[in-house]
Order: sequence, then structure tokens, then C-alpha cells
Amino acid sequence: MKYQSTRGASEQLSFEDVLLKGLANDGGLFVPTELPKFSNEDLTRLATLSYEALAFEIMWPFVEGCISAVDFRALIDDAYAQFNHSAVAPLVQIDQRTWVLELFHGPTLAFKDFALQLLGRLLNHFLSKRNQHGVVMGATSGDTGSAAIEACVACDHLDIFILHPHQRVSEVQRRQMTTVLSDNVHNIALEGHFDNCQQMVKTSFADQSFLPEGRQLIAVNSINWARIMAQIVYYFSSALALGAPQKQISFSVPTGNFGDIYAGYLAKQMGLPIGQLVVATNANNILHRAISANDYSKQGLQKTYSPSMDIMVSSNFERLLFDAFDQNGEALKAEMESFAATGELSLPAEVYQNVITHFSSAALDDEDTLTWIRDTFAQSGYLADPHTAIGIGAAAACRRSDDEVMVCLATAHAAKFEDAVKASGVDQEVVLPAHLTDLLDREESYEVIENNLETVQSWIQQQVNI
Ligand SMILES: Cc1ncc(COP(=O)(O)O)c(C=O)c1O
Ligand SMILES: N[C@@H](CCOP(=O)(O)O)C(=O)O
Repeated sequence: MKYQSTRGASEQLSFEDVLLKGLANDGGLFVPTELPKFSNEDLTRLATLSYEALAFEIMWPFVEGCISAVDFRALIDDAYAQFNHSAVAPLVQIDQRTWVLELFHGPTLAFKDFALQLLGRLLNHFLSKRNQHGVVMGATSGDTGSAAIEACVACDHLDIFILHPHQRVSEVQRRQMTTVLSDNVHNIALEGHFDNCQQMVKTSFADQSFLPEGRQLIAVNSINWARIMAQIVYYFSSALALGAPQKQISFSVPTGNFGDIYAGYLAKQMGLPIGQLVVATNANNILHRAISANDYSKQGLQKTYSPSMDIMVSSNFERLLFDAFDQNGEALKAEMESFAATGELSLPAEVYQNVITHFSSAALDDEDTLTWIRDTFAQSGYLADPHTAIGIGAAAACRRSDDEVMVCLATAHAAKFEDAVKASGVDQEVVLPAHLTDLLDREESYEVIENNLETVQSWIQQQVNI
């Protein structure tokens, strides 16, 4: 399998190179040059497999040629052994036609563990083979950071730097990152919002001269293709469990950076019979405006009860647009550069049509979010975290028929967002799992740094272990 940039550069890279590189030289994102396809016969066979065996079958075509099948299967088994549910990604039914897909049974209680537990192991595998040391630089609005730290802390070949927006993540989210006291883990609380963090990471990838000689940046955000790849698997596992390929399944996905739902779109392209893919946003609704009104324009960032989705610009939308532009990287490059300059984008009619063929959308504000936490609990006894509640609310808004089977992705555990649960009025104690019960008593370490690229880069330069 080879990978190409969304912005038309002619170079084609292997999985290993793409994993270690993150962003393409022309500023584009890597996508596979072709997708594996699964027939209905294949899908019927896959339906009998364990999560780990299925993960191997779905991902193998993307990595083949870079790692042996035995090694890859061992990394998968080890990654998902860290999850504390035997089904890894269990389904819970909340009404006659609606299921919640629980993606928070990994070590840091959010869906990010699915990809990052594997990505950490893949990095360790390839860096050990090359005897190379890497510098992870990532941005988080709350969940990627802890999942990446958890996945990389034990890797001798890595230093990891995570930028989170100061005072804009929940206390549990912050502490999950800042209480990991290890020489190779460095937390930066940036005096800005998530998009400032994300932009700083992307700018740093484009010019890495601030790093000590011989060091290279590695991405843990969903700009890294390996993140997307691992997230494709649970669309297959859940749809197959609910009757695919004989039945068509729709998904509602709490969305920020568009990585998770883009993985669902790929699953559909690979042969999984998916109905609609519902983009569920909070008040930071650029994607809802893009899908419902062809208005992909930047607006100010609002602080909400669903902080992990407090995002102004969605990195992975570019990957979808690459397909919507019929893989014309040159045309997309021009649009992306114009968007970067003006903060506005309205797609040509046929491109917009390509987008809305697969997606519908809804935006829920804070009041709606609390209402859906409360109503879901009242009607089904299910306690949804605020992100998941937005997905459940959007599913209801976009449902096309009474018998449409809808899977709502539960992207985080409610205990990460106690404030929202309390504010919703649900009278239910939210309890952290056993391995985190003393989290609020643990010592923290992080550096508050002004929103200035040079200051951040010079701090990183001083901290990198050489
Ligand atoms: C809990 C939670 N839900 C939803 C999202 C949005 O996912 P994506 O950025 O892949 O769209 C995130 C962050 O990425 C998250 O942490
Ligand atoms: N919601 C994310 C933001 C970063 O998104 P990513 O999927 O690109 O890593 C978070 O919780 O950090």
C-alpha cells in the first residue's frame, strides 16, 4: 500500500514513512492511493471474528509490506488487552432502534485509546528497528493528550510534548495528562484555545529547525494516518454485530476534527453498508454549517460543556474534500490555501453534492447537550457524557425513518465531565474506574506558556532528551 498527499505532491510513501512523518511536505494529509474492498461474502466471514482478529483483517492491507503479519497481530493483541471490557467496543441498546457504541473502555476513557494504544506500539516497533529517537508533538482539546501520553510514556525512543489550551479542558482531562511524571513526558498549558495549539503543531511540522540535530517530529493527532486506520475497525465490528451486511446501519458521531467520522466514511467506501453518517457538533459548528449550508467558514471559538469538540477548523475535512474533488490535489491545494488566507470556503456545486451524499448533520448547544444527558438518562437509564449526548441528540434530529438502525458513538466516559453531568440535573454519582480513583490527589507537572510559537519551540528545544 502506498500513500499520497491530499495536495497533489507526486511522492508516494510507505505506511512506515507516513506513520513517522505525520504531514506531507506540501502541507497536505496522507491518504492511501487505493482502499481495500470487502464483499458481502467477506463481511459475513468477518462477522464471526473477535475484535482483535477483525482489526487485523481490516488493517492488514494498509500496513502490508512494512511489518510481518505475526508482529502486527501481536501489537494489536497487546493494544486491545489494555481495554477493560471483553468486547473491547461493546454496544448498549437505548431504545428500539438506537444503540450506543461504547468506545471508552481503554486506559484513558475516550475513543482515542483505540488508535493511540496501537500507534504507540507501532512507533516503538519502527523506531526500535531504526534505532532512532523521535519527538512527539501533539495538540489536545482534552482527550488525545492523555491517550497519547499513556501510549508513549514507556517508549524509550520518544519524548512527548502535548499542548492543551490552559483552563479549557476538564480537571480530570488535565490531570490525566499532567500527573504522568516521567522524564520523557512534557505538558504545555498554552494561553490560547485549541486551534492555537493545533496551528502551532502544524507550523512546527512544516519547519523543524528548532529541534536538536537528528531529531524529527512525530504526530499523534489524527493528521497521522495510523489514527484514522485504527478507528475504521469499530464501524465494522458494530455494524456486523447488528446484522450487516444484510442490514444497513447509520452512525451518529460527535465530531470536532472530523477524524472519527472520516473513518466511518472510509468503512463505507470499503464495502460496509452504512446509511447516513451524522456529523454531530456542539456550538462550534463549522462542520454543521458546511454540510447543511455549504458554508465552511471560521467563527470565534466558544467554550462549551463538550470541551473536546471545541474546535474551529477540522483537520480531516481536507481528507474528505480530496475525494469530493475527485482526488484532484492541485484544485484542493488552491482551495485550502484560499481558506487559510480568508477563513472562508464555499464548495463548487458538484463537490458539495459529493459531500452531502454521505453526510447529514446537526448542531447542539450547551442547553441541548444538558437536555439530552437528562432525557437519555430518564428514558433509558443510560448516562451519556456530554459529547455522546450530542451524538444521541443529533441522531434523533437526523433520523430518516422509524426503522433506521442508528449507532451513536460514545466517545468518552461520563466521569471525565462531572460538571456537565451535575449541571444536567441527573442525580447519579459519576465514578472514575479503579485505576484512576486517586487521580485528584496525584502530583501534577505542567508549564503554562504564552501563545507564542518561538517561546513554545524554545521550551521544547530545552526539554528534549539528547
Ligand atoms: C470525547 C470526544 N468526542 C468527540 C471528539 C471529536 O472527534 P474528532 O475530532 O475525531 O471529530 C473528540 C476529540 O477528538 C473527543 O475527545
Ligand atoms: N478532540 C481532540 C482534539 C484533537 O483531535 P485529534 O483527533 O486530531 O487528535 C482531543 O480531545 O484532544
